Amino acid sequence: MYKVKLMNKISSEGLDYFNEDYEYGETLENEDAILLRSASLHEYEFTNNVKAIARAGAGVNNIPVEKCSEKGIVVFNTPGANANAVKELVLCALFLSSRKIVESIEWVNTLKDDENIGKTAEKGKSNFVGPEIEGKKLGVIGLGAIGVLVANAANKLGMEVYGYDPFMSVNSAWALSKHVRKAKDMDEIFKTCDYITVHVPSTKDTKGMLNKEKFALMKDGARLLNFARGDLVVNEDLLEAVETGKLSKYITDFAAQEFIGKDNIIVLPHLGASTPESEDNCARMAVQELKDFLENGNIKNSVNFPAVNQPRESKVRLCITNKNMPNILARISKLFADHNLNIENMVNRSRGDYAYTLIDTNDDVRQDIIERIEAAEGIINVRVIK
Ligand SMILES: NC(=O)C1=CN([C@@H]2O[C@H](COP(=O)(O)OP(=O)(O)OC[C@H]3O[C@@H](n4cnc5c(N)ncnc54)[C@H](O)[C@@H]3O)[C@@H](O)[C@H]2O)C=CC1
Ligand SMILES: O=C(O)C(=O)COP(=O)(O)O
Repeated sequence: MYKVKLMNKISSEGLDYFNEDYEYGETLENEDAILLRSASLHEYEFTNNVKAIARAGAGVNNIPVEKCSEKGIVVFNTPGANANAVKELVLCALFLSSRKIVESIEWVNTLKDDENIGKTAEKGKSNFVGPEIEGKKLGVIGLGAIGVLVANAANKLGMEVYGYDPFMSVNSAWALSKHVRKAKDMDEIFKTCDYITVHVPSTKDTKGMLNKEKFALMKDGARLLNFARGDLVVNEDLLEAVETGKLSKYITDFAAQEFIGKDNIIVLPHLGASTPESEDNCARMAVQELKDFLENGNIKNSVNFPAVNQPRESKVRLCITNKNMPNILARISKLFADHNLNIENMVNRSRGDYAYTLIDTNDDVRQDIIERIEAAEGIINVRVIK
């Protein structure tokens, strides 16, 4: 029986994949795996029984990934599963940033007792004029699952789109419209574009990347959308840029006290992925990743361990997380040979400082041999699946 601890509400479309071999819930203890959305695990005490974490979503900045790697905990996310939901909200935000839609709605609501509301509305509408997006320049920083969809859709809406992503994947490159222009660096986006939208993860390199110096490069009255993470922006600098009119609008999916009630700042409550379609997609993908890992040791869409998939053809499978260092495989193979155990299949892949090994055998591997493998230098943990 596998125990899966839920730390957020997860769509039943995914949870339904858990069969009678699984128990899941928010209160269970000594879990084998954790399934969550945005709940923070930074203060969480992981027991030695935790083998995997699945983030039903994209961003993993709520998870102490390095600490998990050190403990041999495989962290998964669900690439692209909520990208369309975010794209649609970003398109909405493009219009909200351009036309004074929110402000005008708020104003009309103040006319509740106005007997000549029709006339007053007509008279007041000139206060809410805003430009069309067609023909304007949009800069997309980060061309991953979301950025590509946003860039392509904005292009179809008649915008002149510039993209910047020095680490773009081959899949993203294939998916990106040929009409999207390649900015030579991020500053070109800041200097050139009327609208800027960021779609990068929050990492030590991207935190605070939208700051005073960058705002100074922007066109007067530029519009900035942030549906990626709040900490990409230095809030104090942002407030100054909005107050001076450098930015004519900031729309963000990440609430901060200092933004509340400020003119020309629109804050949404992290709604990007909150559609039934996206919640279902993420849950299905996350649960399938967890199940294949727990039941077969296969890894797909991990952010800290390599992708490994080996069909199950033997009685016993050893799943080994280890440091990426020389001689580990040789030592494991020798232990097998010394005990007359035959390896049927073996796969080893590395990723940065860590590696993952699957060893299949039809022989019974005694507990003392497992313990000797576990004790070897560089081995983090060993799991036996029968
Ligand atoms: N508002 C919401 O509800 C949601 C927010 N997000 C946020 O959006 C981010 C992006 O999501 P996806 O597009 O699905 O992820 P993704 O991993 O497909 O794309 C991220 C892209 O950013 C690029 N990148 C990384 N560092 C960069 C840098 N310094 N400069 C330029 N590009 C850089 C990567 O090369 C990659 O192509 C997530 O990490 C998450 O923080 C994601 C989903 C929902
Ligand atoms: O997938 C992401 O990175 C998100 O930000 C979505 O977060 P959520 O699952 O809606 O709490």
